[in-house]
Amino acid sequence: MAEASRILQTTLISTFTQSPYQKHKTFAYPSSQKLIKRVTTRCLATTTDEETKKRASGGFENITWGCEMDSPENASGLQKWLYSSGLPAQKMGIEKVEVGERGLVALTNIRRGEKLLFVPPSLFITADSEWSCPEVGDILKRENVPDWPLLATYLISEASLKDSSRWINYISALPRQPYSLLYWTPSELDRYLEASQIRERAIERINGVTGTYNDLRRRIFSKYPNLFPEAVYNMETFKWSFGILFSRLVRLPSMDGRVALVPWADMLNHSCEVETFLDYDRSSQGVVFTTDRPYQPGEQVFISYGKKSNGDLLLSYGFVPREGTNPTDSVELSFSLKKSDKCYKEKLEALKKHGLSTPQCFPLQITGWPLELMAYAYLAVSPPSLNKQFEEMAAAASNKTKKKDLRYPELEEQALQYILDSCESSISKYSKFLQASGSMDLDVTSPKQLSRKLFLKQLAVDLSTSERRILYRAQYILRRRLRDIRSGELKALKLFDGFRNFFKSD
Ligand SMILES: C[S@@+](CC[C@H](N)C(=O)[O-])C[C@H]1O[C@@H](n2cnc3c(N)ncnc32)[C@H](O)[C@@H]1O
Repeated sequence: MAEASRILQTTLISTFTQSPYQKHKTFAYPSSQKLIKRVTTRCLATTTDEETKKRASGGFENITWGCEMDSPENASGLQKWLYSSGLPAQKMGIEKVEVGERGLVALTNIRRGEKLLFVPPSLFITADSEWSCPEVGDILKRENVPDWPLLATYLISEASLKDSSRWINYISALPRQPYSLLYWTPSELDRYLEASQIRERAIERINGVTGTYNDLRRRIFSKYPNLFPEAVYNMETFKWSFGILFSRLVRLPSMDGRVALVPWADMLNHSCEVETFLDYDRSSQGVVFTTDRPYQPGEQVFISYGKKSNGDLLLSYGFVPREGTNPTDSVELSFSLKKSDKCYKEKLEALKKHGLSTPQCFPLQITGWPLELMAYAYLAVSPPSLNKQFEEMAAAASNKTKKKDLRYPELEEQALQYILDSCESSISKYSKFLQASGSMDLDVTSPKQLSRKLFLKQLAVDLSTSERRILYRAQYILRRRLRDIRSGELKALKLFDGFRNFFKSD
């Protein structure tokens, strides 16, 4: 969980733009159609009459897997199955909890520094897991489908096989609708996240998932319709499986960064106040974490999903931590070059050369802003006479150079004012949204819709409040620095005038 979004950036997003299958454009069709017939009968043997009917009518949007997060039966079924499948005795049990609906709770006293879990590799789902329908897995592997789309397809394949899959108990205990932003409609994103850059990130991610699904469908699923019926492999089911991956996949540093779904371990909820991560432990040969505090029986045990901002947590996991509790919170702020800038073209070229653009986002934290942002601001406010420095400024604004701490005292005031302007314009967007949210018409037609909209609105209000808080802090620091610079200039001016008058009176 700790690194899910980064992994997606590196292994999945790239596949949307430069197709992952380019190297293997020509499909190795099975030599005989008979093979497809044989495997189809076997792989879809467990499909129910109801599903067959649904498929025939094209009504596949109703297929759902998993359960409501507050359903205790599925969780206890999972626990029983895990114990019978090699999970050693645990000091924690799955229970309903205040934070995260279901979570792992201490059953006995747990000491600080104790290793817990010990989930053996036979219970992980990885890109190498055995497929209950091996023919489906073989096709995906032959086409070199990367880990994320492969795992998303694996989950769907196993879920569709129901009792014939060894993962039935795990899948039945997964949330029916993971709480990630993948499930927000475009109008919900526009309405509730209008002030935050997370809206753009969510749109990018949704487009990424849609692109991956379309790519798989075009290159693989449409060529083997019997193995990949659209009733099972469709946009809705991919949204579900990617939602599960975003909120539960773990990167295991001690297994060369391999990604895995780790049943049981993925019942642990996140706390910004703990600093302990899941990893593979060679000595015990299982996934563990080491507690960084003691727990008493009945207390919920937490891990960290990584040093993420509230926006990142909302994006992948669908929750926002309580205000002020996330020390690694940050807000993305967008900066642009002025189109009216005489050197617009030259500056843009310098930025492009270093992989940057206009607008460009930088993260602000409660403790300050990155040196790269200051370099970008210097570039944005530089006069034409400094054109020889554009290159150096753009390089420092990217994170590709060691020399980041540029000093241009003559530009400092303008650069700080430039950052302050962007900060204040963003604050006013947040304030407008937060003010309007009190009287927002939710436009609903049923109680279920109402509770969903209220839930989303609350998440958006929490996110906007925490992001605006960081911006207020930045605004305060910027205003103070500008005041100091200006009062320093004023003092120097007064001193100069004093000298002038002194010499005059002579
Ligand atoms: C890896 S799962 C953890 C187990 C999950 N609670 C369950 O019942 O399946 C991650 C999901 O748990 C929930 N979650 C985790 N930490 C949370 C927190 N601090 N506050 C609210 N929800 C949390 C979110 O729904 C998130 O998508």
